Amino acid sequence: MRELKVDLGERSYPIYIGEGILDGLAATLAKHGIGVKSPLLVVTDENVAKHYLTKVTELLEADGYRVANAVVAPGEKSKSLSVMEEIITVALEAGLDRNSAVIALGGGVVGDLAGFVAASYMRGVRFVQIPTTILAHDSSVGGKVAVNHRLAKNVIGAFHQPEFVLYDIATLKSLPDRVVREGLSELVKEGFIMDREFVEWCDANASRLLALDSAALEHALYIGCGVKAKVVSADEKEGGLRAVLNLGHTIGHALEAVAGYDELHHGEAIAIGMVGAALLSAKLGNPPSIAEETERILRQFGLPVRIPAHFDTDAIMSAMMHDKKFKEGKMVFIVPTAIGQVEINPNVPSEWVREIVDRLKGEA
Ligand SMILES: O=C(O)C(=O)C[C@@H](O)[C@H](O)[C@H](O)COP(=O)(O)O
Ligand SMILES: [Zn+2]
Repeated sequence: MRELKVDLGERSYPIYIGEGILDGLAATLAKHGIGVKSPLLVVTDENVAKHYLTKVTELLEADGYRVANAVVAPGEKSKSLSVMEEIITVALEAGLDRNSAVIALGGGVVGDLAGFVAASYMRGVRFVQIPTTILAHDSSVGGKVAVNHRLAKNVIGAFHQPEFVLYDIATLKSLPDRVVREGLSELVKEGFIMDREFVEWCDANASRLLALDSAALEHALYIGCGVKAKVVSADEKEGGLRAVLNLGHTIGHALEAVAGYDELHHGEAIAIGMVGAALLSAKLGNPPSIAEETERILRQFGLPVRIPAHFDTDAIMSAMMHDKKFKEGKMVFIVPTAIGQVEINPNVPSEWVREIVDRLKGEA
């Protein structure tokens, strides 16, 4: 098992990464001071529940924990205030108190939703992240928890850090191909932001990653979570540096909102957004090879790199204005300046962005 640390003083927490480590969940909870006296709530989705809910419940009950569960529909649409309210009803009926903990067992949707339930329930209870997708390496670390609004993504939320993140590589082995690919999009994103060597490693090991080779996954998640931990430790609440993690998200979030959180998965929207950011970089005078290289690598992982032609440009532009990255009437973009290096550009003219969106819709 490998271990990383998110360094936030008294609120620091570990990320455990390894194969088969879910078996030690009860012991890990106890080690982190989460005892058996107050009930736990496991939040998961229907897909993950089929594979792991019984196992997790039995593991915990065997050690004396009382466990309630809330199983939501898979997909981004579950990140809503109405689903959140239903989960809070389950928590109240199960008698969760201020010493209880919420366990997020699933991908990014479950982590964000369960985390926001934990941040809000009785003004905040502890929670634990058990990511079961590759994409969730990103959402499970850093404490950004939220639900969506019809008009914009993640706009109802909080910063609420987990007690620990337990990443069992074994849970990734049954992931559908599309979910694997979208996860690799955010994983290589960590490299595009600040680790050229990792981008090169991902490029050279793409087939091992797509085949879910354990050693390759463990290495990649260790490096990816390491980038995340480093950035969050330096800037927990996104006062500055943390914004770099939003590479590809300015266009990506708008695409998800326009698609009604349905047609494009998060990692797919981010892949298209990263190509958009790289095209913008070329317009700002950086070498066009950055965009070519970004696109080549993302295509290698079977990711979309163009906006579906039926997406309306006006709708995409208007969704961008509702995003958190639209500040004081200006668009903030994370722009690559080389592979493995980005800068925060707080002043991108919206006409340029429109031009890039049209270009992304135009070419095959
Ligand atoms: O953790 C962060 O910070 C990120 O930006 C990571 C993103 O990949 C993630 O999708 C995040 O939820 C987006 O943050 P938001 O503040 O733009 O909603
Ligand atoms: Zn993301």
